[in-house]
Amino acid sequence: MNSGAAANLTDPGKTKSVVIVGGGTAGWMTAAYLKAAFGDRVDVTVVESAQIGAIGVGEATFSDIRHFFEFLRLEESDWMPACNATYKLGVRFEDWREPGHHFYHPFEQLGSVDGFSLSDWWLRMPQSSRFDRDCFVMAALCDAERSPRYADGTPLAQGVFENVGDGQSARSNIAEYQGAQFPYAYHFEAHLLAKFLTKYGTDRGVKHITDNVVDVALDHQGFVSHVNTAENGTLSGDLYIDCTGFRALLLKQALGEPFVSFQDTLPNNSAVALQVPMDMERKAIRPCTTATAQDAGWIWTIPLISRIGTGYVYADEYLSAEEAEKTLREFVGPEAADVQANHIKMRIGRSERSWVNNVVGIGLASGFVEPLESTGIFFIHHAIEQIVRYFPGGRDDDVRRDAYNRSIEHVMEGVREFLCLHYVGAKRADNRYWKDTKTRKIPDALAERIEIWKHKVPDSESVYPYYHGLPPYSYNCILLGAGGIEVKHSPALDLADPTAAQVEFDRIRQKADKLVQELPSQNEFFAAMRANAK
Ligand SMILES: Cc1cc2nc3c(=O)[nH]c(=O)nc-3n(C[C@H](O)[C@H](O)[C@H](O)COP(=O)(O)OP(=O)(O)OC[C@H]3O[C@@H](n4cnc5c(N)ncnc54)[C@H](O)[C@@H]3O)c2cc1C
Ligand SMILES: N[C@H](Cc1c[nH]c2cc(Cl)ccc12)C(=O)O
Repeated sequence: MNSGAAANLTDPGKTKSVVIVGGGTAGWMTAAYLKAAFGDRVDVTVVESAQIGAIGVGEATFSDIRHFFEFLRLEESDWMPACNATYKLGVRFEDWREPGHHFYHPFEQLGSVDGFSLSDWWLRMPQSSRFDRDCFVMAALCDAERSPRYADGTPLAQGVFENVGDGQSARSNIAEYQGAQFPYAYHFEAHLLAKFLTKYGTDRGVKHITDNVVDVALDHQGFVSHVNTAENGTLSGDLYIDCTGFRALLLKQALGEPFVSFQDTLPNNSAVALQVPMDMERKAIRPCTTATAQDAGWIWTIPLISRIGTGYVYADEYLSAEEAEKTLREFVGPEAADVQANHIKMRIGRSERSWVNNVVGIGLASGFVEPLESTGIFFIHHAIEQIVRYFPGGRDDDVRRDAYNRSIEHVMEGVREFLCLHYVGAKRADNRYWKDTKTRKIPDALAERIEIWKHKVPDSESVYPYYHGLPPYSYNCILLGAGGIEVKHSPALDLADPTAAQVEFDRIRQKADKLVQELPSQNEFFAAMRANAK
């Protein structure tokens, strides 16, 4: 245990001590990363409650998560089997435009021809009614349920894999990475990742205490001096990381930092989740997260090894918890009959500042938006990279604190805009919930951007201007996939020669056809992995 309140951050030669309160995905990702970054030069303690459970519903990620594992020098074969992980090539949106329609937000950069985005060309000369199929190879791979790796483990070539770490070379991170779009992300069980990282962290010296923090003590400057546990006395450190989930025990409860609610623009504030056992030898493991629109929100379907993570995200203003659970059970079918439902109230928005005095909130304690684009673990990963970058030197760290807080605010506000686009941009308007999505307040800047996008598809000049994880092509996918906002092509394209664009559309179709033939299904891929492991 790390006791004594000595603040040694200004003393360069000394070990810095970090107390992480909360041992969910955020707590253990942070602990593991700090050890990978600073080794024995930082003293890390994680205290987690045995009584207060962590969130774990079967999560989907951004492709950027590979930088996290690379930083920890972990290969897929080290962690994927332990976390029931599968591959994700994108998000499949079902019924957002109209019943029976689907489109993808894939991990694939949108091409350009003669200086115009392929989406602009597509508006001028659509090859079919499917923007995603015409412009991205990945859409066909998702429809055909292909794996991003060949049966022998070779990855789908995208010109980016050569940058994947060899285990020794310099490690990359999200903000620095400027390469091509990585072609896949993962689905996994976040609580299993936390468990995996518990071993990773404790093997590298993280102190692990299972106990409840019952009190947070502040000094005369409003800095945390120590926390009291029920059975292990006091814990103190130079820096406290609040990973206590929606409770935000340190940041909100002890320091009273205000919360900026996003509820006015993103009303979905509840979820009911099921973990459904599934014989994946008989059921296809779709290589994408599915978000199926419902009467008062949407249902996620996340295929894992031997189970499906599913849940209904809804606004309690429109639907009761009982109705949501009933709809979800009907949606899943008899496999869910014996599975207990997990009802979750979600705090949607962000802490006004995530770093206050010597407390940094990471994970749900800092902020959260509904999981429509799988941003929760991305927020954690981004925050961890930023806290390492702006790691405090002492108490007079206002410049670093402000820079950190700005970057967290930008990520959350940018993602808020992106999510709002899904609702205001969905053609669906068949009941009160979906009608309200067309008249509800959206951020002013987004409203202005949408006016621009009606005449010029989103590009780096017209999307949210600060780093928030999402590239301009992602906005094109939602705008042209969800179909509720009419977008016109650039008039210049009526004058331009379309030959090169046609060649590009043909190339995409041919490449998609070839890969669908060559690549195994996810089921075949994981069966081969299992056979090789024996
Ligand atoms: C419905 C839903 C769906 C989601 N889907 C996705 C997704 O698809 N993709 C994605 O990236 N993210 C998703 N997320 C978010 C993701 O699950 C979380 O970001 C992630 O699990 C991190 O949670 P956390 O560690 O911040 O908090 P929690 O998991 O809530 O952990 C809190 C920890 O704090 C501890 N604790 C609390 N109080 C005390 C105390 N007094 N003393 C000691 N310990 C304490 C608890 O024991 C626990 O260990 C989803 C979240 C929800 C709610
Ligand atoms: N940083 C990006 C964000 C991104 C790019 N394409 C997608 C698709 C989906 Cl479904 C989620 C996020 C992104 C990354 O993860 O590579």
